[in-house]
Parts: sequence; C-alpha cells; structure tokens
Amino acid sequence: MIGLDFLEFRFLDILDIILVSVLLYYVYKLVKGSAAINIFTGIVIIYLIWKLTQLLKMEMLSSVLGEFIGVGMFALIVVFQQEIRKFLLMIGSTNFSGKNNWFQLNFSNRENKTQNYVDIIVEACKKLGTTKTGALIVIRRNTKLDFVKNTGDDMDIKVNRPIIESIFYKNSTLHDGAIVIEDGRITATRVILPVSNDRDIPLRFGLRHRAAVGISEKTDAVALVVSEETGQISYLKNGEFNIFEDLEKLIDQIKEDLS
Ligand SMILES: Nc1ncnc2c1ncn2[C@@H]1O[C@H](COP(=O)(O)OP(=O)(O)OP(=O)(O)O)[C@@H](O)[C@H]1O
Repeated sequence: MIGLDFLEFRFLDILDIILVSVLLYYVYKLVKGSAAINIFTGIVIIYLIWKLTQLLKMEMLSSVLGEFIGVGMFALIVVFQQEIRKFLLMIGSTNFSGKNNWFQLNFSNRENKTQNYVDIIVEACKKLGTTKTGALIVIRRNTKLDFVKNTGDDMDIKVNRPIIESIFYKNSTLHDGAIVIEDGRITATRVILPVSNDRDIPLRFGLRHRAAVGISEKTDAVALVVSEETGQISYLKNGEFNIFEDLEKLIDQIKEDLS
C-alpha cells in the first residue's frame, strides 16, 4: 500500500512538473521578443530567491519577498494585460476536436485534400513572386482564428490559383492585409494580423513579414509571405522563418505541418 502511494505521489509530481513546464513555455512564447520578457525573467528570479529563502528558513527576507510577490501580483495583471489577454485567447480558441486530433479517423482523405490545396497556394505564391506582388497568407492548423478573421471580411471560396492571385493584385480592393485559409477554403480576406515585437527579425523585413511572424507565434497557424520588394517567399511557423531549398521542399514541409 505504502509503495503504491509512493508511486502515485511520484507520478503526480512528474505530471505537476510537466504542466508547470508547459505553462512556463507558453508564457515565455507569449512574452518572447517583447519588453515583457525582461519583467518575466525578473519575476522568475525573485520567485526562485523567495522559494530559496523559505527553504533556508530566512524568515525576514522570505516575508519581505512574500509581501512583494503578493502585491506584485496585482501590478502584474496591469503590466501583462495584453499578454494575459493573448494567453486566454490562445487557450480559449484551441480547437481540441480539430485537425490534429488523434481520434479523428479520416486521415487519408484529408491528406489528399491537403496535397491539392498546398500545391495551389505555393504555385500562386510563385506567380505572385515573379510579378513582385506582395502577399500574406495564413493557414490554420488547430487554433481557431476567429479573433483575427473578425478584423477582415468573411469569405468562403475553395482555394484556387487565379483567386489567390487576383486577391493580391495591387489594384484589387481585397489586396490589403492577409487572407486566411482553413481546410482548403479561403475564409477571410483583408485580415489585420498581430504584429510581432521580436527584435531579432532582420530590419529588411517590414510589417507584412512582422505580421506573419506575429500570427505564427501567437497561434499554431503557419503563414506564407511574398515580399513586394524581392518577390521572395517566406514560410513562418512558431514565430520563426523556416528555410527551404526549393518550392518542392516547401510544399512537402507545409503538407507535413498540416497533416
Ligand atoms: N498587421 C498586418 N496585418 C495584415 N497585413 C499587414 C499588416 N501589416 C502590413 N500588412 C500588409 O502588408 C502591406 C505592406 O505593408 P508595409 O508597406 O508596411 O510593409 P512592407 O515594408 O512592404 O513589408 P514587407 O517588407 O514585410 O513585405 C500592407 O499594405 C498590408 O497589406
């Protein structure tokens, strides 16, 4: 009996540590690249010192730090207002019954559908690149994108090359902002995306690229950008630029990420 209790306790401990790690990872992902990262690091350090003083039974210092952390919690809500909002949004809009659900059985069917529309999207980007037409395409994975779709116009068109090309055509009324693609359908146009504050993004990239980084770091969506200046295609995932050798490799990469 004692042995079992011990085992159960250890299992919960491990689970506890994993959950805290996941939580810290997501908080880090949210504040990464913004000024908030310094505040976040400061808090983690103060918290660790506080725990250490408790462990070493340094009563005075531990009570001072304890008070500081108690009051600090309210200050944090104010300082991290934006981040807390994004965090709740991220949790609330994760679609657990979505595409990557292990219990979903129609894999093969969906894979085929993904095959087709990814080819079309990349072909369209290639064409847009040759004419130096800027484009910004967000492809949904699990996280619902309603909060960004609301900033643009609703649409429901099956992905096809001429449509994508004509949306981003400079004289088109729809060319501004991003388009959102869900399950092979364009579901929104003229969408305004959250712009990333990441200071590591090279200066040659402008707002369009920053917006693509922003949506891919705040949600699990992936994004494609065609640069207006160079015609170059960039692929963003998890807030980072993904390097690819050629368009074939890019297509394979996107298909893998969407499957
Ligand atoms: N936050 C955003 N959400 C969606 N689209 C955006 C956003 N910011 C910019 N864009 C799109 O990018 C276009 C170009 O913007 P801007 O001229 O500021 O960037 P840029 O310097 O050309 O960007 P890049 O060099 O990254 O292509 C805008 O007209 C708009 O269509």
